Amino acid sequence: MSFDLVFFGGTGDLTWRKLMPALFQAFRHGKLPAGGRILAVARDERTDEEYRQFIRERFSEVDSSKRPSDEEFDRFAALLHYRRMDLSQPTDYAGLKQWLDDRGADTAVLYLATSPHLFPAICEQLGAAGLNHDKVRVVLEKPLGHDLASAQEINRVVRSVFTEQQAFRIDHYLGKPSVQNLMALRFANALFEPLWRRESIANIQITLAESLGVGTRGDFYDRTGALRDMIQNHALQLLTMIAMEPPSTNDADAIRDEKLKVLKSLKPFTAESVTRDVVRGQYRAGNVDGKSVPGYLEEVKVPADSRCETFVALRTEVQNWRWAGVPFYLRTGKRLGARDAQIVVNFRPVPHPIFPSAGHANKLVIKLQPEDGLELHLLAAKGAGQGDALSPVRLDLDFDKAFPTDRVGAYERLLLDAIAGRLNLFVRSDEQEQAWRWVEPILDAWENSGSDLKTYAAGSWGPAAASALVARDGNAWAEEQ
Ligand SMILES: NC(=O)C1=CN([C@@H]2O[C@H](COP(=O)(O)OP(=O)(O)OC[C@H]3O[C@@H](n4cnc5c(N)ncnc54)[C@H](OP(=O)(O)O)[C@@H]3O)[C@@H](O)[C@H]2O)C=CC1
Ligand SMILES: O=C1O[C@H](COP(=O)(O)O)[C@@H](O)[C@H](O)[C@H]1O
Repeated sequence: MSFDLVFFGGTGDLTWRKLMPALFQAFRHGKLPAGGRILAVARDERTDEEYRQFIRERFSEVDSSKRPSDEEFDRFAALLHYRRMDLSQPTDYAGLKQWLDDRGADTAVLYLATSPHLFPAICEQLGAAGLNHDKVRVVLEKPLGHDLASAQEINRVVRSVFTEQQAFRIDHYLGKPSVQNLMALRFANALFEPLWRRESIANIQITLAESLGVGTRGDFYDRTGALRDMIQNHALQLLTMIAMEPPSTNDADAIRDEKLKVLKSLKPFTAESVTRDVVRGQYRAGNVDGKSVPGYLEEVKVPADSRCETFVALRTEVQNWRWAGVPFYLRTGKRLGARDAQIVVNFRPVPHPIFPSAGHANKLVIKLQPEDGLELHLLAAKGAGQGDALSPVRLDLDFDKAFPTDRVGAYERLLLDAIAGRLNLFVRSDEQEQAWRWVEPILDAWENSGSDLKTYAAGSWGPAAASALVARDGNAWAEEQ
């Protein structure tokens, strides 16, 4: 199958830091279909050769195990092309169409790796140039909009030009192997499903913690904040996969229908419940990995009086038969104690304990990163005498060790799926809009009331109020248990 993959924003940070290395991995693993061309598009003038050199230099910043040798890069670089184009200029699209038509590949994947404010104009111009025929797929990078209205406007234009089957909305967390394993865990194994409900589960915690700060992206981040950057998309997508009903098939729409139902069942926020159930914070200077780091207000391109949140913790519920009354805690932040993304499913204690103060209840930890695996926490007798307390033990499954040769990174997987036309791991417009609908009352409450922005030291686990939020229900975050 021949394909053309076009990156609008071909010189941008996302393209050289994430997309090109992911494509190179697919190429190295022999997974990239033969007969492909990769075209980068941006506004400055460059030759193909200059662009290849640009990517070669950027690859030196990639993790060493993922860096190509010179010989590998030369073979990969033969696929790379560059074209100058101003995406805001309608006249620039005819040349692109010609470039694609001259070859007539089986599939053209057009990846919008640019600022979302350009998306409507790009889609309209693609339509006007006839670049919306059935061999074309469009990939839309997050964030899709800034709020519900802007997301709806982008989706309106996308739908007026492309069918839903042609629109691939990226949430790169869905491409992480551990997230796909979550689907397998729940729907390919009979073991957990009978327990996956309010009768057996006490609470669920989703933590997406980063030790990095905002780096050089301070201006983007300050317009965005943690709620829009991580909760509206990644954290809510994980929540839907944990809470959804079993889909009737593995088809994209069967899965997305179930995820949408979860989003619609989330307890809506009011101004009052935002004050009670949402904590926002901003990091101050502190220590991360033994190094002192500046506070958010000292970061490059961040206004000195910014009230942008770099941390959010919230409590919600999925209001349906399966989950009624079970707290779902979501938490994300920059400059936290570790880079650690995980979902913790805390089970209820046994109804009638016969062992002396066994203490811990069972817990399943779905580890997304840095490791990718599962931990099942159990209690065992350890050969102790009768009357002795039991010991906590854990079954530890490391997917990198279990499948050493088959691991595929998130962007690699999603790019290959977009080329192959598989939509399962992409987000449908109604899901995305429902997620915005749910977070908007939080944004409104913050704007209207200017409610408390707490601070936390870089390298900590966020403001104390986040621990109090969970402690109110008699629970604790995983690292406090
Ligand atoms: N960087 C990341 O890790 C992530 C980024 N994203 C999202 O991806 C998008 C891109 O981010 P990022 O790569 O960081 O941004 P950059 O600012 O680094 O890159 C933007 C790219 O778009 C090009 N561009 C801008 N305007 C035009 C235009 N009118 N015509 C043609 N090309 C244009 C720029 O090239 P030039 O100016 O030379 O024309 C450049 O190649 C953003 O929406 C971001 O939020 C999402 C997840 C992660
Ligand atoms: O989408 C985003 O994700 C990254 C975190 O991704 P990860 O795969 O490294 O966990 C985050 O740093 C960035 O701010 C956000 O836009």
